[in-house]
Amino acid sequence: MRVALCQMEVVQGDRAGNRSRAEAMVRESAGRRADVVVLPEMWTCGYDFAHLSEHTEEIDGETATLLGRWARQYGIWLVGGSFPIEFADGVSNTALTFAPDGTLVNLYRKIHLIGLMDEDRYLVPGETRATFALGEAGTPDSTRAGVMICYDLRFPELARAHVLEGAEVLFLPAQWPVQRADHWRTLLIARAIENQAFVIGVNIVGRNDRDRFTGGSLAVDPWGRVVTEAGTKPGIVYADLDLSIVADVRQRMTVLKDRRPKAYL
Ligand SMILES: NC(=O)CCC(=O)C(=O)O
Repeated sequence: MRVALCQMEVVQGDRAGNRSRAEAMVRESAGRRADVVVLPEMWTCGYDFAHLSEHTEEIDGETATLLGRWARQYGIWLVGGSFPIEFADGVSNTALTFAPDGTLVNLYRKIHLIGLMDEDRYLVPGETRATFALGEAGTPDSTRAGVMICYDLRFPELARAHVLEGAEVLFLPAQWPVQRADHWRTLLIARAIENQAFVIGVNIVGRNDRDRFTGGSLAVDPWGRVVTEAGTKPGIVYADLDLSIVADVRQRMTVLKDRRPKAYL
């Protein structure tokens, strides 16, 4: 499975520019035969909370429609990063994933909001998560996957919940600032090792009023080895995942089986 990590430049508030940068990356990824294309967190507008209402969309709005169309047009799985979507209880930082026929297969509202970046002042958190099948369910090449968003990475319970539901690949769109870049890399590798899963973190490049972002998108295998790592500039890096490694690692070291949840939950 070839995964394209689209480390795009996100310019705060520049919806048209961000959209054309995302589209160019999706097109290029498909041209390079990616099966799965991953966009970063809040890629439509950045953390432009001062103008949040201008950037907030309906669940079937412009960006959702566009993502579904790109998935269908290019025949790719599209983990469409995240953007602000309005729900009955408020606006959430929301990630949508589409199958190659353009069907929406997963909707995830970011559960953990980062106060350090004011998310909790403007957004409402999600309360649920679910895994989904990458590939047709029931076929031998079907793989379960889960999506988390940025700050969620600091909460190992969420990744573990996905994995206990069968996830072998975890996707993490992000806008993770440079001053905590060492946490980013360490935590992505830790989540991969402890869950014996592939972890794909896709960050942005750019800046906003407060923070600077320097990429470092990373794909890690279930043994904690780096499969691919982006530098500090915008660009796409590709990770060719050998999914059979997941079962091998889990069989060789039976971490998931050896859990003693009654002792610590
Ligand atoms: N956008 C985010 O959730 C940033 C998370 C972050 O910077 C951190 O956890 O540190």
